[in-house]
Amino acid sequence: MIRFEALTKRYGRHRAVEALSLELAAGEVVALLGPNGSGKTTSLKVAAGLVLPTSGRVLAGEPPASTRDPAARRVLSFLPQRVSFPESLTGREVLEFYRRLRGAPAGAAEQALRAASLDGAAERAVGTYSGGMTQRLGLAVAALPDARAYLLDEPTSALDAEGLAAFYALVERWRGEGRTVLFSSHQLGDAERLADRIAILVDGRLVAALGQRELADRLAARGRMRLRLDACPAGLAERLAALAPGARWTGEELVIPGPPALRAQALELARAAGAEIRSLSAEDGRLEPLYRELVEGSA
Ligand SMILES: Nc1ncnc2c1ncn2[C@@H]1O[C@H](COP(=O)(O)OP(=O)(O)OP(=O)(O)O)[C@@H](O)[C@H]1O
Repeated sequence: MIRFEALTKRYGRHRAVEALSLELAAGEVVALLGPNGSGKTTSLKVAAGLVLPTSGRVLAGEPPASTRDPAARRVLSFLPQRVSFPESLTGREVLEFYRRLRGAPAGAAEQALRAASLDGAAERAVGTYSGGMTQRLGLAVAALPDARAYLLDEPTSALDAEGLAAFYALVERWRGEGRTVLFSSHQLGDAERLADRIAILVDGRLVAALGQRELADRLAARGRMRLRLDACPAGLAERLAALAPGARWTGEELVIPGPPALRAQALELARAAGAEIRSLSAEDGRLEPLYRELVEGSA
């Protein structure tokens, strides 16, 4: 549905994006992650046809056409990182203006207001909106067109819990309807909650693109099991460390790092050693340390 083909964007001698190749299928939700200045906004703006690439291209639609072509842009909807609207207009008036501009049907503004959970504030002047409400309005505007792909630049940065829930529900609906979503975020929770795939940019380069399966495997491998014991039988910690490097006895519990597949063997060793297991817990690794490692490992 969207294809980045060796996209490079330079500002003077500075390379904002370098040879980015990434393909998003219909109905796929991809989170674009990366530190400040890593090229997320630039990539989204080129995809939206707002910034010209230095080389390479971004294609969208069926049949695929360059997003420099207005026909291709008609299948896209873009939410900029910062939105601002005329302060004296009400939320409904802003939406009505954009509805006509995008040629969306009459009921679309109402539906978008509800989807962004903004219907209670529709008659208020936009100048009285909080930052989060303005972001919800931006999201409502982006949700207006019947687009095949939504490009959203940090859609959740100012949202509270209710706004976040509305955004998650909107993306789930789009996914269910076979629409493609590419969003940038600094909130790893958004990626964990929504993304079929995460793509990480560092200094303009794509350093990782992990699908859900691969991500789940990587996170599971970083998991750990904890066995609470009254006492650790002699030699057990060493035998466990041979099975699962890093396994250790804290004085209260055995901590056994590694993927779930290892846990049955570890339990067997503990039982064979005569350990009295008081309680057992297991957890998967978190995205945050994996993300940091991928970002730092690429430096
Ligand atoms: N119009 C511009 N002129 C010159 N340099 C620019 C311009 N726009 C972006 N850059 C530079 O390109 C690089 C990538 O910027 P970009 O805004 O794409 O990053 P980002 O990943 O979206 O960052 P953030 O997370 O802070 O929003 C940065 O070094 C930035 O300073």
